[in-house]
Parts: sequence; C-alpha cells; structure tokens
Amino acid sequence: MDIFLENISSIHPLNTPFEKKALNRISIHIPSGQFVAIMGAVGSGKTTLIQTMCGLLPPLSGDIKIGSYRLNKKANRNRVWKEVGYLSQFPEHQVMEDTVFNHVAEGLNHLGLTRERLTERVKEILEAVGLCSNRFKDLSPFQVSGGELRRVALAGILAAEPKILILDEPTAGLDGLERLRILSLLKQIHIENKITILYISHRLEEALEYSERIVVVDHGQIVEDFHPSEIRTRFRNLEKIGFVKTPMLRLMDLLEKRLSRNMPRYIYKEEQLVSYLTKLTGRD
Ligand SMILES: Nc1ncnc2c1ncn2[C@@H]1O[C@H](COP(=O)(O)OP(=O)(O)OP(=O)(O)O)[C@@H](O)[C@H]1O
Repeated sequence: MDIFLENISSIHPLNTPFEKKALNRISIHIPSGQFVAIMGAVGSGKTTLIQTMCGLLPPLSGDIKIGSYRLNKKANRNRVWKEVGYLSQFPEHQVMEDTVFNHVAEGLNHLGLTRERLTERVKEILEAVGLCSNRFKDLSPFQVSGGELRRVALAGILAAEPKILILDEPTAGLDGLERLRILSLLKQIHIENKITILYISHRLEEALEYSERIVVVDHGQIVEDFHPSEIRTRFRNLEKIGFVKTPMLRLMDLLEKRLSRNMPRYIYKEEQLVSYLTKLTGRD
C-alpha cells in the first residue's frame, strides 16, 4: 500500500490563542515496501507528520491516501488501521492488558487460532523481539523495564501482521546493543515480509545504516528527502539545521585531507570505505 500526502497542513492546538503550524503544506509519496527514516530537530513536526499520515490526527487541510483509501472518511480510516501498526513514543500508553501474554494475544485475536497455536505464536513473537517467553509472558506491563516495554508494544503490533509499520522513536531509551537488536529485527521483518517501515530517528548513523530513504523535517516542512548514499552531498544543508557529522563522515573528511584526493561520493558505510582503501593500496 503506497502512502500519499498532498499539501498537508496541521495546527496545534487548534482554536486556542497558542495556535502554531506544526505541518506546513507537506506532500510526500512513500511507495509500498520502503524503509524510511524520518529525522529532524526536537519539535520540528515528526510525530505530527506520522500521526497525520496514518489518520490518527486529522489535518487542517490536504489529502492523505493509503493504498486506494482516502483517510478523510471514517470507514476508510477503520479499513486502513487493520493494515497499519503504530508504535507511540510512549509504549506505556499502548500496553493495556494485564499480562505481556495477553497483550500480544490481543493482536492475534482476529486470526481465530486454537489456544495451543495462539500460545505457540505468542511465544514466537516474543522471542522474535528478543524477549524470553517463559520469563516475560506472565508479567504485568508494570513489571518490565522501559526498553522491555517497548519490545512488548512492538510484539503486540507485529502480532497483527501489519503491511505498514509506523514507529515513533522505536529505539528511544535503549542501550547500544538493544538499539541494534531492534533495528536489525525491523530490517529483517522488512526484508522477509516486504512491509513498509517508517520510523522516527534522532541518530543519523543508524538511519544511514538501516533505512533506504531519509526524510528530514524542519519547522513543519520536508527540507530534505534522499537516499543514504547522498549524505555527503546533502550534509551542508543538514548542518544548517543542527545535524552533526557521524564518526564515519568525519573520517571521510580526514582521509580527503590526508590523501589530498576526493573520496568517491557513494561511500557512506564502513565496508565500502574498507573496500575502497584496500583497492587503493593494492591489497585486494
Ligand atoms: N498536543 C499539542 N498541543 C500543542 N502543541 C503541540 C502538540 N503536539 C505538538 N505540538 C507542537 O507542535 C510542534 C511539532 O511537534 P511534534 O511532536 O510533531 O515534533 P517532533 O519533531 O516529533 O518533536 P520530538 O522530536 O520532540 O518528538 C512542536 O512545536 C510542538 O510543541
């Protein structure tokens, strides 16, 4: 299901003296199956954008279409919500059941599985998000850590087998290893199930590593939209809105200075740099 936004504007908080344009005439097309990172400074409009995109927030003006469904109609929104999994910035708002097991099982309800198959499937999904089923299934959402709760919320979403996953900072509050685990899991799901993934990230190195498109929001507008391989040509603009170079980009600058040669623009990952340098030094 492709996602189309046309001229979307949004105002927070509407009809109050404090009205502020959170989105300003945004148009974007996300083809089905893309893995997209949404980036931008704090308060730039990222959450408003993804919530508007999936019909959780009605826009002030403009048109949103998911697949062939226009989201201005309630019936269409209900139809689309069966295909969209949304992970909020605050997973504690999303995990409502009394146990971890029941939360994930809730997402499987529509499948009409036998009790035995349901138990098996919950176990598979919990293990897929890195939670040992035996240890976690009977715990209350109040008995797990913030990072674990994020995984539980993600498990509940994955259980419903969405075609589109929209995730608000899925790695917030996680340590380095946990972040890599979640992102690798998302990448794996994306490849295996060919689903669309849009996620908000504050980490450029992760967006470069995992996504295939980076959309940058600033003051409610899309100011950059590029493939990660274009990062070095786009960086001048990104710097103006507060982006900081990753260690890899700094290393590339340093090599250009030391070797007095322009490094190929396509290089933005460590393994590409290593291949290039081994060829250059004839050690291939
Ligand atoms: N419910 C609300 N009421 C009033 N203003 C709001 C509301 N939600 C968001 N805003 C304002 O709208 C703007 C965009 O907010 P949004 O949450 O979309 O930004 P963001 O880029 O996701 O920020 P962050 O990185 O901090 O999550 C901000 O200026 C914010 O203060």
